[in-house]
Amino acid sequence: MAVSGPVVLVGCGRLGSAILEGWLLTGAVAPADLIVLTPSEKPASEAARARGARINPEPEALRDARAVVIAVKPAMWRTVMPPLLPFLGDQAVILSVMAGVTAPTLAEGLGGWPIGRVMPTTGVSRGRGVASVWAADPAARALGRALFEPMAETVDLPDEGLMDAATAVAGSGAAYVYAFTEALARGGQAAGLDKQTADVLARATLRSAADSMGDDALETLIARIASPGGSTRAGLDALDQDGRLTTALRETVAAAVRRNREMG
Ligand SMILES: NC(=O)C1=CN([C@@H]2O[C@H](COP(=O)(O)OP(=O)(O)OC[C@H]3O[C@@H](n4cnc5c(N)ncnc54)[C@H](OP(=O)(O)O)[C@@H]3O)[C@@H](O)[C@H]2O)C=CC1
Ligand SMILES: O=C(O)[C@@H]1CCC=N1
Repeated sequence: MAVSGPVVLVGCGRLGSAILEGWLLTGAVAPADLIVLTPSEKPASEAARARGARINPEPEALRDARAVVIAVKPAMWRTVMPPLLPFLGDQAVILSVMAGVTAPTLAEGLGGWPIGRVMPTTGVSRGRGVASVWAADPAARALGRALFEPMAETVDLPDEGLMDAATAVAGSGAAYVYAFTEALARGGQAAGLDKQTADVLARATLRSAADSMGDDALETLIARIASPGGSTRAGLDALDQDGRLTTALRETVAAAVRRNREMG
């Protein structure tokens, strides 16, 4: 069921556009309830306008807003949000999808509205994203879930401190998977494949692996492919020789967590 009442999206960049496309695709928000604030028109905002959304209306239109989703860069919210606040009513909930910026920091800059945080992936644009949700206020948490569940596999975080880790794993994770795909292709090239063939094989393999993943244990999935004493086992042993894959990913996530904290 669509969230009732106007929903304001502040920022229509890479993630904001993906969120808007996801809402239009899934009907999580009725187009007539969508208000988008964006300095420049984007394909997603034009598509939303064509379906009945209001793009950059007069600020009085924010008066009945049920939710305000902040999707600007972490360095921008302190200048973007204050001019909007005098127009928000008491019923509004503020949801931030910004990496790193904590709820206490937002509350200090924004005042008394309930605040929630959601960390989505851009896969929401096709209704197949991932989203981590946290809010101290139960109504803000419920609204965060209602807005993102239709287009994302959604997890509730028990405390805000985990948001940086969730961001490092899920918000950033697709980029790591793409980096892995690139490295797999270069491995194929080093073994004799031409670049184009190696790229096609690596990409298609990642797509196929994602499609086949389901909910089985990851060890089970690996065991289905890696016959004892076979070539996959030999490859896996090299991949995690002396725990280097495990170490690399632990350090990858830790570095992203650190950066999220710095940005907040
Ligand atoms: N990209 C991703 O995969 C993810 C991003 N995030 C978070 O999402 C947020 C946005 O990131 P991303 O979409 O990548 O960044 P982008 O730079 O693509 O988008 C930011 C948008 O903010 C807009 N903006 C600037 N000033 C205003 C204003 N006054 N009013 C309304 N909008 C404004 C810009 O508009 P214009 O284009 O017209 O200049 C721009 O499109 C960040 O805080 C990031 O941490 C979280 C998870 C995943
Ligand atoms: O890289 C970033 O800062 C954001 C956070 C998660 C994905 N993109």
